[in-house]
Amino acid sequence: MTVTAGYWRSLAGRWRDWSVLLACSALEALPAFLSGGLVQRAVDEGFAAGRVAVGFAWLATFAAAAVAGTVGVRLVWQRLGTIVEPLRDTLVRTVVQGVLHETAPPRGGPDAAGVARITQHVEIVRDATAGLLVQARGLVVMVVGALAGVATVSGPLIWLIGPPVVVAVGVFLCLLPALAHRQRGVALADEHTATTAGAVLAGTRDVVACGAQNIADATVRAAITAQANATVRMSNAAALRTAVVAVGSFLPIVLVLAAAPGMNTDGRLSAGAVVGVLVYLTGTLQPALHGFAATMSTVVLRLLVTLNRLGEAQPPVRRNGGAEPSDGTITVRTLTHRWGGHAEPVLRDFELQLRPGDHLAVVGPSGIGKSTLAGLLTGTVTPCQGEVLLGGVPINAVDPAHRARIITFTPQETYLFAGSVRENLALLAPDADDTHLLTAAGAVGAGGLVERLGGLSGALAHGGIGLSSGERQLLALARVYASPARIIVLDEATTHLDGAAEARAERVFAERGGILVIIAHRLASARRARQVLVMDGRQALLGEHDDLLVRSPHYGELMQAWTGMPKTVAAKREPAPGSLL
Ligand SMILES: Nc1ncnc2c1ncn2[C@@H]1O[C@H](COP(=O)(O)OP(=O)(O)OP(=O)(O)O)[C@@H](O)[C@H]1O
Repeated sequence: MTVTAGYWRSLAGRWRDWSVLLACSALEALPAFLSGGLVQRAVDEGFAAGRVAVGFAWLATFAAAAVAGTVGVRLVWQRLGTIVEPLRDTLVRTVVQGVLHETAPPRGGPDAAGVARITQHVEIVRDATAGLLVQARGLVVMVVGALAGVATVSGPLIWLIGPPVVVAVGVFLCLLPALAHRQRGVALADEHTATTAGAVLAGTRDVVACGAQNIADATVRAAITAQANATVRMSNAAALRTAVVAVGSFLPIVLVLAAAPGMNTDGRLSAGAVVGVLVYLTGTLQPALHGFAATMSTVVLRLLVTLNRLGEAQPPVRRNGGAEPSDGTITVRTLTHRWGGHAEPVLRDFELQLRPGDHLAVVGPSGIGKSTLAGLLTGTVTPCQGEVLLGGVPINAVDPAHRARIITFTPQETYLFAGSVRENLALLAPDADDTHLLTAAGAVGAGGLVERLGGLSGALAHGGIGLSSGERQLLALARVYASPARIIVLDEATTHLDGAAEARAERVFAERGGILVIIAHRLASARRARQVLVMDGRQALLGEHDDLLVRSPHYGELMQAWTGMPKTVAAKREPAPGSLL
């Protein structure tokens, strides 16, 4: 059930309460209906006729009607709770059920800010509905009561009062869409500021680590400026609304005062009737019109905009969620990628399939496209043509937060921030306990280093200053090992380790399960891998080490250059077009 449907269903289901509310409203409207008529009698039959006691008697009747009206108001407020409170319960149930049933828990815990925002929206809807029931309903009964009262005092005056009121209300209603648009702009700007400021606050450590203070400052500043502009636009629209309502509510008074002397001369309009009509106009109609304008442009607009926003917030997973991969395989189909329209493709008609348990080393000269391939496999680079599927679905269609739990990509440059060793190691596994983190550190060969740093509570400086490049890489590897990711791409992430340390790290990652892709800077990595992808700019060739020595002249040359061993490749043999699966 959508939020809007739940809203209307909850309101419609309480017809018994509505009937009682209508009866209470009639009592509330009694003073509005009687006011002018009773004042007319007090003047014409009492004070103007020299019968002061009669005049006061009519005014006392008016007072009694006013008291009856307040009883009506009291009863209305009592009925309100029976309609509005179940409404809130229904809305909360609808929204929370939608969120719980359809949202996977986001990385880093529940979206507390989002939940708080939804709760706030529901409160606004409840308050706005209550306000609407009090004001709009009261307004309608007041206007109907006052106009009926005017008709009892002087029928013809309806023709002086009705048209300006109708025109003002009509113009005002025509302005409403623009008002709603601006109100929505204010609500969106409001949320944008909260989201932006919240994200910057939550990411302060990363902002400082990356030296992005100026960018963060400019981002929040831009959001605040946009919010201020939206508020000013809303205020301008509200000012126009006030002008329209002022004309509509004052014009009838002016017309009645202008017409009264002539009607009085004809003997059709007594002094008491004029005073009575003015009581209707100033005591009931004018405040009712102002109330109408205020209600429509604040309460109703707020209600519509908030209901709309609530509908968008439920369920959040539909907007942000994306597709669900069926398994942990990566499939690359007819992929071509070039950086720039006229540039030579880095990859052309490339095909690849990786299944859990696969261990792939990617080799090739510098600048050939190995990191680009890593970006394409992890979904951080979108291919120009072809597709990369994760568990059968396009990798970019997978919710980024979910994707980040499945795939971990580590570049050559290590990211370490000022904080404890624990915080740094748990970056990709926020829920991991100390044992898990220490096991991960030990597995990749960083156990001794962590011990030297003072254990998991030891402090790390920003950027890992004070550690060697190799030590920084060991901590980065421990962080990746501790993560829940089943697909790991290491892009020259072991360049600063010695050969033995690199071999150990690669071995434990291969034994960890899932898919391991190593962008290799030493060809020893290729010898350890189950499969090797050789990139030479023209085509990418996939195979096992021994097989490639025979089939790929380029791979043979790379190996020869690295080991100095004799070239075993049959140079005349042409490799098959494209790459192999
Ligand atoms: N974001 C980018 N925008 C434009 N061109 C890029 C971008 N990233 C890479 N390239 C270009 O694509 C080509 C392949 O670069 P890539 O970094 O993938 O190669 P590589 O094999 O990983 O190199 P290395 O071994 O030196 O890291 C290079 O010519 C590079 O200049």
